[in-house]
Amino acid sequence: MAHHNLDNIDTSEYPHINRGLDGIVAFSTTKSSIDGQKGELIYSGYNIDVLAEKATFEEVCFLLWNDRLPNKSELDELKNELISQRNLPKPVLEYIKTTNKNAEPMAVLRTAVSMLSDFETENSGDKAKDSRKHAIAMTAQIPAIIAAFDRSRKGKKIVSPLKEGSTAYNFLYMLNGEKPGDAAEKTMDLCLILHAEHGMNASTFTARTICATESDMFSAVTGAIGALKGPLHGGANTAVMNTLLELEKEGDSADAVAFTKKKLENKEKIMGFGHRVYKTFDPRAFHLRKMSKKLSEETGHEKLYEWSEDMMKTMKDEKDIDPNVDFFSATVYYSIGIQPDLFTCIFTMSRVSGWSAHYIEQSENNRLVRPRALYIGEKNLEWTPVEKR
Ligand SMILES: CC(=O)SCCNC(=O)CCNC(=O)[C@H](O)C(C)(C)COP(=O)(O)OP(=O)(O)OC[C@H]1O[C@@H](n2cnc3c(N)ncnc32)[C@H](O)[C@@H]1OP(=O)(O)O
Ligand SMILES: O=C([O-])CC(=O)C(=O)O
Repeated sequence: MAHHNLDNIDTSEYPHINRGLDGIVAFSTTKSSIDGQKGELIYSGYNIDVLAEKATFEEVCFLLWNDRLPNKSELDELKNELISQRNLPKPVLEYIKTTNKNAEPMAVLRTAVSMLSDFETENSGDKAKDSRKHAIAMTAQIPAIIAAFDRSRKGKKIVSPLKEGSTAYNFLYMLNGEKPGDAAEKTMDLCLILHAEHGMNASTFTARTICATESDMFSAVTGAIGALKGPLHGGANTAVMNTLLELEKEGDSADAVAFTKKKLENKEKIMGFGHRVYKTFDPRAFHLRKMSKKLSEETGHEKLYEWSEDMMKTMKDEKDIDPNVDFFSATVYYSIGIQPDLFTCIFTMSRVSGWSAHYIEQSENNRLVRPRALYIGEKNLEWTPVEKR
């Protein structure tokens, strides 16, 4: 709903007008809990700090899809299934190779994920079983799409997926054409864990809304990718990096405090700050900040980290607004050599686990999602023939 003056409009028919559905509960879930005052995030019972320290991304996928941790043989089975699903169908690879090299990676990812459904036609008829199969297929193939497009647009040979290794390890291998070290794999894996699930954010809401029409999981994930792409949501990580690179262009005279204040004076939003639910530090940003500091020092990007800290302090002093997950993830990805326009794709690689978990949950207890819009236009106008308008 646009910001209209409602003084002369009869709203009696609409008892629950709420711009942006702020605070509205539309679903129940066992997937995650967010305490926006405390800055607490829990995935299916486990605090994000515990998962960040102890889990792997594959364990988090199992947790979100089953509401419990896997035992050793269940985890091995899931890892093997993910490995077996990594190869892309030929027409999807052909599309990636032949599409416009200047296309936005998120747009290519959205189209390619949509195409994947054409090759998943052998359904068992058992919705739960098929949903699990589709969740695994997308989680395995999204990294392959991202890596293939990035290499193809740079004129490099597309690298076939490995028949071993974690999602994080295989993605870095397919992207860079060489096997990553332990530290790089761990960094990527931790990023995947931290981005996997986050309640009724805009993209997950989109996925559940699509699911609620009894449409398929590929449609739900395709729609969710479209929602995540926007700069007010997942697209903010790319926007954060562009802001830092804008600052870098100022050379030795760069002053992140003055830069931030000027943007605020001009009523510009500072990307990577603010959140609908968190009114304190995003718990995921604690981990990403630590990683950003370490990696920036190791890779000679100290200045980017220092500027990030300056921006953070300025936002706190001027607006009392804290960073969200997208702020420090930008410098983490940049420091491990990932190009800024791929950042939101990396987010997608992880969040597909949460979207598919919510799809499964919604299909188990479904009701169509259908809110109302307040009509603020005119009614019963006289019809004027076209030649008289
Ligand atoms: C993975 C994720 O999706 S995390 C979010 C990623 N998005 C971003 O980082 C983009 C920047 N942030 C924002 O645009 C917002 O904070 C959002 C979209 C995340 C949340 O939006 P809302 O819940 O609607 O908050 P809203 O826009 O009402 O903000 C409240 C106030 O804080 C201000 N504010 C919020 N975020 C920012 C920001 N990043 N920079 C400057 N001011 C901000 C708003 O201007 C508003 O001020 P006002 O009351 O004086 O008008
Ligand atoms: O919860 C939100 O609105 C946005 C967010 O942080 C996420 O999706 O991870």
